[in-house]
Amino acid sequence: MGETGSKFNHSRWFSKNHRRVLCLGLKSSGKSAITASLTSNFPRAAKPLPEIGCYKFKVAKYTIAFYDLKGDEQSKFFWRHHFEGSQGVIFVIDLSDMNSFENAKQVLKELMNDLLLKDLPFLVIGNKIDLSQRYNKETVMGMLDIQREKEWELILTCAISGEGVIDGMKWLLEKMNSVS
Ligand SMILES: Nc1nc2c(ncn2[C@@H]2O[C@H](COP(=O)(O)OP(=O)(O)OP(=O)(O)O)[C@@H](O)[C@H]2O)c(=O)[nH]1
Ligand SMILES: [Mg+2]
Repeated sequence: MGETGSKFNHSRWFSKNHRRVLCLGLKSSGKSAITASLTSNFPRAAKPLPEIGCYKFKVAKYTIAFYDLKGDEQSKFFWRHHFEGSQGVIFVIDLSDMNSFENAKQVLKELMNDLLLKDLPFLVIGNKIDLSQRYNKETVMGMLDIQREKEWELILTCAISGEGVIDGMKWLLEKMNSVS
């Protein structure tokens, strides 16, 4: 008999040093720029498959399978197909576009409550701080107004210069290690 549904045993397919991370967020928030910053800073662990948004790189002894998914309405519909087996979530918000902020907040809230993601650590990235210098961590925390028992963190980044990106990834890796 094959394994079905949520009983699928991922540990059979992924070694204990593999971590699977979802990178989600609205269109143009900077997910691919963050992915580029990470893949240029960490050694590649396999050839990327950009057509499915999958990149593999190594951080210390861990191989990260990093899913940079598109954020347009049509693509968002398929995010769920990638949820199962993931161990950490990055959610990117464009801080230079306040018109999309409430929508981003709503999408983030839904993801944090999703049955398949609700126990995972979330790294919320407030991106494009080079274009939005009036926001600091405290103000963005207040604007997000997130009540969550499970681990989450906010980090402000500029994906173009790489500021904050590695620190964020290291935080997420540490939290994934403590729950897996
Ligand atoms: N100034 C500035 N521009 C950024 C930053 N991050 C991303 N961008 C730009 O924002 C645009 C969108 O970035 P992407 O990384 O393609 O956005 P995305 O979230 O992958 O978008 P989709 O894949 O379409 O959902 C590009 O022109 C990037 O160069 C940043 O920190 N600062
Ligand atoms: Mg992209």
